Amino acid sequence: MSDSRPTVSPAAPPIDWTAHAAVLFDLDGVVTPTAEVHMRAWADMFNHFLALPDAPGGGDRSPYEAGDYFAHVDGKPRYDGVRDFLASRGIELPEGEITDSGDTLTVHGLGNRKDVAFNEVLERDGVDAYPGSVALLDHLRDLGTPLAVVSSSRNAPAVLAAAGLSDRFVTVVSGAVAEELGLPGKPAPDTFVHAAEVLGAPVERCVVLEDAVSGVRAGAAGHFALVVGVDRGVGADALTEAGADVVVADLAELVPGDREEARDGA
Ligand SMILES: O=P(O)(O)OC[C@H]1O[C@@H](O)[C@H](O)[C@@H](O)[C@@H]1O
Repeated sequence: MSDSRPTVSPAAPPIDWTAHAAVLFDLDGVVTPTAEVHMRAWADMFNHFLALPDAPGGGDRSPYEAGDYFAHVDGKPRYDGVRDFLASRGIELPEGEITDSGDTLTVHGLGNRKDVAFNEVLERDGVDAYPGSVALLDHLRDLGTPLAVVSSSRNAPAVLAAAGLSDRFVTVVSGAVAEELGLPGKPAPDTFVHAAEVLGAPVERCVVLEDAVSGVRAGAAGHFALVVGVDRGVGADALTEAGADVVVADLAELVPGDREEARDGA
């Protein structure tokens, strides 16, 4: 994907990473550009469903838009995203079974249809991490800071492997891990708190990096040292209102060397 150096804003606030015990990364939209793949897969699936003649459930069947993703789906576990979007339209569908096929008009069936679409793109296109995120991962590796991925996605391990970054993280708290442990998903803070425990770091010494309103809310609710909002389209105001202490457009803004080089080049 990218060729060039990451975008750097010398105006971004400096973070003294040595002052923090651990860093907890959301994945889609923070480390990898896969939030866009999720977004497109959700839009295709919901618009297919909303346009079906005689579909059950009633409610408002007008087309699904990007605003619906950010407001109801972004950052949440798969079936919570389906439920919350349907509820926003007043559409009622049965839960169904986790094994429902994508042609079954249930909460699980719709979620599974979207998952098939997501994995088709993942297999076809692969994943290249954001260069600015890799730069920050490199910096933190040099410092020896323990890192975790905390993602609502059940596909998190596959996305990390596709990006060649599995070995950078001590632990990956994915949607599947959260379910196994009975942890509520974002915006609840529990998955982030669990990751901090695994890393042996008190929450007040951990940094959370998130691009979704639901994820920033989770970080704010967990009383972490710092919640960094990464604005990939949600908007800086929405991230700040959700509880972000600082908002950046790219993680390169948080890498000391890149900040200096950006200033030198200015
Ligand atoms: O369906 P999956 O892969 O388990 O992902 C669940 C959610 O994971 C989050 O990381 C994404 O921001 C959401 O867009 C996605 O819906």
